[in-house]
Amino acid sequence: MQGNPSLNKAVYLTGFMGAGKTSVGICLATHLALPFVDLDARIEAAEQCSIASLFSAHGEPWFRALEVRTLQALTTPAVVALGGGAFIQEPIRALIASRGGLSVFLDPPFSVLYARIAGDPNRPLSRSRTQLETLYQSRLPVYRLADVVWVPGEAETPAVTGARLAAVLKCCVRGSAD
Ligand SMILES: Nc1ncnc2c1ncn2[C@@H]1O[C@H](COP(=O)(O)OP(=O)(O)O)[C@@H](O)[C@H]1O
Ligand SMILES: O=C(O)C1=C[C@@H](OP(=O)(O)O)[C@@H](O)[C@H](O)C1
Ligand SMILES: [Mg+2]
Repeated sequence: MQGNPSLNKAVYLTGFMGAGKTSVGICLATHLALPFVDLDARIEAAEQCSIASLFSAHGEPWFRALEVRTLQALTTPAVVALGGGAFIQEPIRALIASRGGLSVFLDPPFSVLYARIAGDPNRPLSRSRTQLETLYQSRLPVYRLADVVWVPGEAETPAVTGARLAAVLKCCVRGSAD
């Protein structure tokens, strides 16, 4: 099948912390010829404050409401790397669906996620392995509501994951540009 040069829809990457939403998203956007937006980075720039500091200053419910407002304000089609908890919120899933966006769940195994995020002070929800695995398991059924579930190959770089995912999306997504 001939690949299309681009998609005519926004792509929203979801998945747990460390799944590669940010690093794969940058590469994916290049291949899809779309701008890249990282929702956390957008929030940090607007608030002039780190995500970790926003969590400690205002609490998680405040941050979740800000995620919704920030995504609502983002109207240009793009590859959007969501934060790991954003897609768990029903209003965010509804917003993506109402825009005809394509949600993609990046789904490496928990052991890989944990190795990437363990001890990272920039992720305020980083706690013990047991606590993180409990949170991961509780979110899995919601991540699986995404339109596409993508399991990156073992030992793949973000660039390779982004290129492979882009090729499949360009070929297989209905509504792609000709
Ligand atoms: N194949 C891969 N895919 C995604 N991330 C990878 C991969 N290999 C190594 N990494 C590293 O794992 C981390 C993933 O973090 P990030 O992209 O910030 O994930 P997320 O935004 O989902 O939390 C980065 O440091 C990245 O360089
Ligand atoms: O899983 C979560 O609830 C969070 C994930 C983080 O994003 P990443 O998934 O990009 O680390 C960030 O939005 C915030 O720390 C909360
Ligand atoms: Mg990220």
